[in-house]
Amino acid sequence: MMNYSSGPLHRPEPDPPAVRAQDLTVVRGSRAVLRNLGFTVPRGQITGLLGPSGCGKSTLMRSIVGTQAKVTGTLDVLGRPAGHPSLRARIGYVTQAPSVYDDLTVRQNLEYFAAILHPGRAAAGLRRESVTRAIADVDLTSHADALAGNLSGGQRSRVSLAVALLGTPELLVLDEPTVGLDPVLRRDLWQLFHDIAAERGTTLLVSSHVMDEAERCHRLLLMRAGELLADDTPDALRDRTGADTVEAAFLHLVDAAIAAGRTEETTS
Ligand SMILES: Nc1ncnc2c1ncn2[C@@H]1O[C@H](COP(=O)(O)OP(=O)(O)OP(=O)(O)O)[C@@H](O)[C@H]1O
Repeated sequence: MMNYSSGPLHRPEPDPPAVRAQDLTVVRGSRAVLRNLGFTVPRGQITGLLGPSGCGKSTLMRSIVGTQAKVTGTLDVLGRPAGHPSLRARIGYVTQAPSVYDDLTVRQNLEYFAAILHPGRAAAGLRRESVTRAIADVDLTSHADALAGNLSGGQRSRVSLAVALLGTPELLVLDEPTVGLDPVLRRDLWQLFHDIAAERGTTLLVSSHVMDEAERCHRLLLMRAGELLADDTPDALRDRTGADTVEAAFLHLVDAAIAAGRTEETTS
């Protein structure tokens, strides 16, 4: 008997990219703070979103997780329009300010959010397991019973990250997760990001304004003043610009953009 569910005409559709943006524009106040961005974020990799303070990184992240108003153009996330209710459980988002309850311990914070994700008595075992795993993931097991309010800034950001890891999201959006961390913690956190991508196939979109962190990403989106300067791998960026570091490549691209702007101005 023929099996009509397999064969060359019935190949499964490839997964859509984690993020696909086309002509993406965002207005805040009376100003377009993101202008006509077009890019894709592949799945299962770490994409770094880099650029100077105020260039629009947080606005782009907020658009992707569906919390930003006045977004126009196309913005698809995991194959759905950004902000679609079905995406809520599939995305983890960590904002710049740690969102934890200071009067609860680390474990209680995690238990609180786990109860929202996996409610009901039947899920008690799953909740316990996911809380313990998330605390271990961010290396806070020895602080599990400390009040969040008594932790350092870096430790509190790691509690926020643990909350985002609770639901094993397909896409993890992290807004400047390493700000204020010492070099050892920064290195450990980047190792954790790589483990999460490699072992779970999670896509990570990580913003930073520290250019040396760019070297740790599989791909980069380089931004400046609301525009995308490059969407490439660190190696390709260095090759293309003849620079030794991503930072030098970024500066080269900024100079080229300024020169192109001047040319347009003088020829128009
Ligand atoms: N509520 C607002 N109304 C008008 N403009 C705003 C508003 N919030 C932010 N902006 C502007 O939007 C631009 C992008 O801000 P955004 O926070 O996305 O930048 P960022 O790259 O994440 O910066 P940082 O690294 O400092 O967090 C900035 O120029 C900022 O001044």
